[in-house]
Amino acid sequence: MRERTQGQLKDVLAAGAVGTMQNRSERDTFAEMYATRLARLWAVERGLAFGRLDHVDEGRLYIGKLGLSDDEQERLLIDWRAPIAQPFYRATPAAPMGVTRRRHLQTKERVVKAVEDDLLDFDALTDDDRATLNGEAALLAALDERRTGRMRDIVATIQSEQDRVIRSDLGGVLVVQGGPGTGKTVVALHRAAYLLYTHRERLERRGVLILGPNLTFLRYIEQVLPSLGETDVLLSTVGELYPGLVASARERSEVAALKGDPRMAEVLAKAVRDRQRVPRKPVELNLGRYTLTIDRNMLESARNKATRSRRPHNQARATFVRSLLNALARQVARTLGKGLIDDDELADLREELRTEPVVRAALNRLWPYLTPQRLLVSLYGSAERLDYAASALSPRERELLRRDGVAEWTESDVPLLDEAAELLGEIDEQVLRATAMQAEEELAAAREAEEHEREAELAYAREVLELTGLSDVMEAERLAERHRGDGPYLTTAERAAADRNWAYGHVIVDEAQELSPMAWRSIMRRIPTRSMTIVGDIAQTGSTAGARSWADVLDPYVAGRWRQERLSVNYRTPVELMALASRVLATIDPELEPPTSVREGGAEPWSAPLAALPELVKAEVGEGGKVAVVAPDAMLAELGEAVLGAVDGAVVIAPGAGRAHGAAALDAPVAVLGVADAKGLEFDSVIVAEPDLIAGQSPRGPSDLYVALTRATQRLGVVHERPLSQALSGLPSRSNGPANGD
Ligand SMILES: Nc1ncnc2c1ncn2[C@@H]1O[C@H](COP(=O)(O)OP(=O)(O)OP(=O)(O)O)[C@@H](O)[C@H]1O
Repeated sequence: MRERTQGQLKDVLAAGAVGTMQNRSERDTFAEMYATRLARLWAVERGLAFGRLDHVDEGRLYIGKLGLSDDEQERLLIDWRAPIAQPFYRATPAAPMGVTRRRHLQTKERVVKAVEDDLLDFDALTDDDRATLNGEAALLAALDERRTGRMRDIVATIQSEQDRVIRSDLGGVLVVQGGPGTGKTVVALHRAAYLLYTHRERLERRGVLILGPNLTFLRYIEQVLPSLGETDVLLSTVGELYPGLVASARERSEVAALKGDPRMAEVLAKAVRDRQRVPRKPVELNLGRYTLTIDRNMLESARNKATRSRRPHNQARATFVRSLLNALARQVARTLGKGLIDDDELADLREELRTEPVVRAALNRLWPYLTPQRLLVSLYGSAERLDYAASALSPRERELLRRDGVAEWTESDVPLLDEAAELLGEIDEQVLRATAMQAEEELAAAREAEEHEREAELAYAREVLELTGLSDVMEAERLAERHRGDGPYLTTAERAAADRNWAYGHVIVDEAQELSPMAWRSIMRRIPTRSMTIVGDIAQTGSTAGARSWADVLDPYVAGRWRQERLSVNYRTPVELMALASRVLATIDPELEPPTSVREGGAEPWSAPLAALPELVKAEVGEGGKVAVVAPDAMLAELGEAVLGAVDGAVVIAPGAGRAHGAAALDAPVAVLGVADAKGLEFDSVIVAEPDLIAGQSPRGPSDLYVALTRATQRLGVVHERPLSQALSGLPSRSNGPANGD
């Protein structure tokens, strides 16, 4: 099939770019279709076929990563997402769903390494069948595998409770609540693949967005969907949601919490109104031949008309300008002794005034074009502006927002930029261009005439240039070119990523407990149909602005109209490690129930002095697999250095690291990282440094510690100098060498 598809692709491309527009666009569509098919056929290599169902009615069915038929339309392989494959995941001896036997095939490359059978209907089996049964646990084999630093698909071993989540209906909001290691992330990714298969046309057109907590995490999961043959899904963090920006910097938790507070929506709305405020004194415009006056009445009337248009600030500006220019034109007519003038004359005068630099500068002061970036920079940068816009916040809170200049945008700024973009509206591209050209001329003229106190004009011209100098405009231009068909093909995911107003077909939010109310507002804007999968664990909320309950998060948007599934089995952490983590969970809330681990027989967790860390890391690396040191933020640099000195190839993830850096950390034998970056990841062996400092580093610290303690698949230890809290006391001590003689 690969060869055939490759041939078809070659033929289409060889036809060349000739003919009418329509011919060309057909050719492109075919080329795209063959290229996608080819990519899919290559992507499913690992574990192509992994199951067999002996079905009472359908006979023998092979289940695989995609569906295949031979030339006679004989089914060879059934896509795992097809309804007929469902018993592979759901059938039980109590409800066999027409299946007598389910067989798991474990393969390495193209060799079958093991088969394992689940007997579902003993009576229906022949003697021969009974003799060939073999009951190895494919699941346990998969769970025991060493970690590679990248998440893998679990298509061969999806469990029944997970399958229910994966195949849940497309519509509405589905919340998947589950403790650490219950497969929330991996299930969410399989759900994306399932939904794309089942609702291909709709979702390919609108796209699927998956939001993760940080760039390292996205790197960790990015292989899963391609390995299932699905490539056109957009993976993003909230920090990347605003086109043209990648904000990964973090800030102090109290500032982040405030910026995520829903009261910020009103602060921004007021910050915009502040820029439409009528000055107390009349504005004099010296036009040489005569002087015009903009008085309060004129301004208020123009402003009211603009506000009544109910359009966003930048678009309402046209109404404001027109109304003010009309009033000025009438004033000119009066000044020239003309009395009443007709509409044509009014229009002429208006257009004449519009080109006057003095008038333009005044208009811009009274109702400036604003970009979201500009609005925020000027708000953070001025105590006066904050006093006005943030009057509902306390003086201390206003002080938290104060910042001179913005060196880089943080994750918590992004929802605010998005909110501001909503309030401000787009600036028409043509207007921007025209204004930029004029501004350039004016800047030149103003520079020459600087001595004539034309500061206002100069400032205006600078502002406009700054405004139009934004790369977004270029982006838009490039995008438009591609749409015209003379650029390379743009996938749905790429188009969606570049368009702030894109409405997705489905949105999946992972580690959803971390998001602030302001972040939820941004996300909800992108999914007006509310077709969403929200995945998380309230007990793991580390962010101060994060969720305390799913109802708090969702009721403002879909009160009473969301459904919840729970995942209760922990596939990551062995019983011995989970017992320790559960003691910490009880300190967060004794009511919270830890998930049940499927594996036992792991090493007992241990404790050791902090000073032994470098030696212990070395010993753990010797044991094999991926090792992580999870440290309090304040000690990251210091402990990172100690570990770097001890082990070759160790990597320290600084908070807010970019995607490339995250990848390096995942590939390294040892990663030293803070809890925020360890979210959602897993390692064979984890050493948690100064657990009590982690628990004390923020109001949600105990949840952070719980997260840190549940990252290991095999081995766990803590190193400390400070005394351990009750929950962690009594751990056997380990000085050096392998744990427990393991
Ligand atoms: N059915 C399964 N078959 C094989 N492996 C599985 C299965 N379910 C989960 N796993 C594995 O268990 C581990 C934990 O899964 P995952 O990271 O999705 O959990 P999570 O609920 O998102 O955890 P956390 O809340 O801690 O981030 C992963 O290695 C995943 O591949």
